[in-house]
Amino acid sequence: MILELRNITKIYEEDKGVKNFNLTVKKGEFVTLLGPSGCGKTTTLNLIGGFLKPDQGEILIENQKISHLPPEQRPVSTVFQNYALFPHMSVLENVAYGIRFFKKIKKKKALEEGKEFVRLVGLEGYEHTGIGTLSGGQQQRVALARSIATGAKVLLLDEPLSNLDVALRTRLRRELKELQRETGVTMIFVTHDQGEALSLSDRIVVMDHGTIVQTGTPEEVYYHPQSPYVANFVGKSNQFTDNKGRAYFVRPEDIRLIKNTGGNYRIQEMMFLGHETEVVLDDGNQRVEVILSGKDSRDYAYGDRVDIDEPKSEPKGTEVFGR
Ligand SMILES: Nc1ncnc2c1ncn2[C@@H]1O[C@H](COP(=O)(O)OP(=O)(O)OP(=O)(O)O)[C@@H](O)[C@H]1O
Repeated sequence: MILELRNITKIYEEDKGVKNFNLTVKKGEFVTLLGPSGCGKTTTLNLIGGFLKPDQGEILIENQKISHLPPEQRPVSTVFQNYALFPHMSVLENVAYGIRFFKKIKKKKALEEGKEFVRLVGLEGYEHTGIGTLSGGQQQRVALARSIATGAKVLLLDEPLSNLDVALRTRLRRELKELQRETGVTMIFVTHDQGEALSLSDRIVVMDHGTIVQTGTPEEVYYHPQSPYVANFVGKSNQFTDNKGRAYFVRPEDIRLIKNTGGNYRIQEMMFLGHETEVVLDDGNQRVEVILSGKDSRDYAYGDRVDIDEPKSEPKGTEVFGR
């Protein structure tokens, strides 16, 4: 186990903060803390990074307690949202700076050691390039190289993609995943974006009001949410009631439409997105969200009357999904 958080609590005023947080992270794992604004993601990262002290609990790295250590003595490194690179320095100088700062060695030696990390992130040949001329993806690589070069065993990433436009964000997301696979470095990533969490993570920790509400692989969290909160925060879902009065949830993409001029539902909205179409139905009592493939959606139009076919698997407990 590379990182362990044992029953960590940090409460600010008005009972806000993080409560009884337990998490173990394996070496090389990509773990995402996912939740809405204010649920305690940044607080958790700051506790691991040493910028905050827990009221109670222990943080361990490779079985060593680190809660008493200041940030610079912890084998973790934070990658900031804007990467915090030095614009007047070259790629290699930026990476070497991290090494010098943490290992307290001479500049020449740090520059020599830095080359290996520049290579590691696939920027060989860019050693002497200025930061300003690099693409967003390359800058992300430099920031990660600088963090890894410090000898950090765990990288902490606080919404590093959140200030970017959609296209760049998607590209950098892919790059980050690739880089993590190549380097095998352990990452704790914070986001409120479920798409980011689902696509990047080995494991997702879903948070609400300072507590963990579910931990699992992206597939587990998506297909087996353990509460309506998770069902609605990670992806969308429709709530139905079975004939025994129990609630169950079905994902919009698991519902099929059946054309029927006397059908119970009317199509109230259709939003064509190319590869898929988001459809909203209404039967006078309830809105139901459905996702059709772009192809299937050609058979339907705004105002059509339809019935729905949703998976009627046997409900277990109170919440059940169609798969
Ligand atoms: N220094 C502080 N003093 C008092 N309350 C704080 C402090 N820092 C955070 N909080 C509160 O603690 C809760 C958790 O904050 P935190 O920043 O960890 O959440 P978050 O999930 O990272 O949110 P965001 O995505 O908006 O950054 C919030 O309700 C916040 O208002």
